[in-house]
Amino acid sequence: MAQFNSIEEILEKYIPKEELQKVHRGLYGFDIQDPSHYLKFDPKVKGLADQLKLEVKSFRFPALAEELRKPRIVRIGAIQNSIVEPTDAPIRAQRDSLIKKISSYIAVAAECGVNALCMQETWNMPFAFCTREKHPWTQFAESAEDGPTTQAMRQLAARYNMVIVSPILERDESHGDTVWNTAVVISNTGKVIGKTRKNHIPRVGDFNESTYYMESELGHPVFDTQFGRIAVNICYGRHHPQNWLMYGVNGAEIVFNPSATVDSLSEAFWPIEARNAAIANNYFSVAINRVGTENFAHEFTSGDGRSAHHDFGHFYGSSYVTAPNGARSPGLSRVSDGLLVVEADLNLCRQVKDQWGFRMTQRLDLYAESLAKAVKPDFQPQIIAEK
Ligand SMILES: NC(=O)NCCC(=O)O
Repeated sequence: MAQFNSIEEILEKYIPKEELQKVHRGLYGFDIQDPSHYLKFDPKVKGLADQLKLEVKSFRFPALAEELRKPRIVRIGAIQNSIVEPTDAPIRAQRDSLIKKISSYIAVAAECGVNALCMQETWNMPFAFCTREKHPWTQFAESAEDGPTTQAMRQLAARYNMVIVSPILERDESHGDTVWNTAVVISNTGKVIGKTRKNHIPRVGDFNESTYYMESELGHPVFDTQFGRIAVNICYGRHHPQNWLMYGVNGAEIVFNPSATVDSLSEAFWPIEARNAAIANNYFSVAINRVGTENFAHEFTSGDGRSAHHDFGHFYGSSYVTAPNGARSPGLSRVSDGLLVVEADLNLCRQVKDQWGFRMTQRLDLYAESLAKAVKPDFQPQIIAEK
């Protein structure tokens, strides 16, 4: 199928203006053409973005003014990107070209006033796990604490006073050189606050990631930053509501979902899962997907009868943010690099909790008890048949 830029663009092209407002309200929870939902940036931003061929989109989620709490306004940034060098270029050239490109995007994010930013899953390398080859891809794995990517991101975080969440392939030298799929959370002071790892590893399509790394043993950490309590649900973890739930239980206000997923597999789920998580758990969710098509020198098979091929399919971008009340921003492009900047008042999390009472009515005790029974070897599903 020929690629198209975005669903928003198609809707705008074919739906009459007066009907479009209704469609947008139904789909996004807002009239997304209302100019009050967009941020005004210095004209410098457009110049920089044009130069870099970077799509920059913004959105603003309003919240109520409270009498006893000051607004907690933060600007959340999401970057989606294609690779720079071909996948058979030297590893260092591939990685460093991506660090250079993303550093220039982070400079634009800084101009847009972004306070907390996240990139896509394993942003500094091609998504090579489809190949099942260890060599050369595991060479991209690096220390989460002081590898070259983390060092570069630490400098930028301090320079721009920005929390940066950097999802990478981690090499854990202290534990037998183990490889992990990790997100490093870097404070706006430039210090590494900590790291979190992918909890659920896909075994679907060409996502052969279980060949490379295991499920996280770090639980569901939430990082208390100057710009809100942040958690990271890495890619395939978004299919597991209990994963999203636990970040909420631990107090997250913003949950990033750095991803790499292709149109033939998951595009129908994409607008639903992170959005639903924001609604169910009363936090902001930030879904970020890789963009572009990546080709690999050695062909690989998918175990589905198709002949061997050299690419994974199209990573369809479409990154977006959902507010705790279910309203969502328009998405970034399906085909080009982009930066989404969303202004949010974190007070909205509590306001929606109070309005809907989802946390209060959650019945965690009921599910803790039921699940404790369900994981026992002698468990029998509670099915009642007609007698
Ligand atoms: N990277 C990753 O976990 N992808 C799995 C496919 C999907 O979740 O859509």
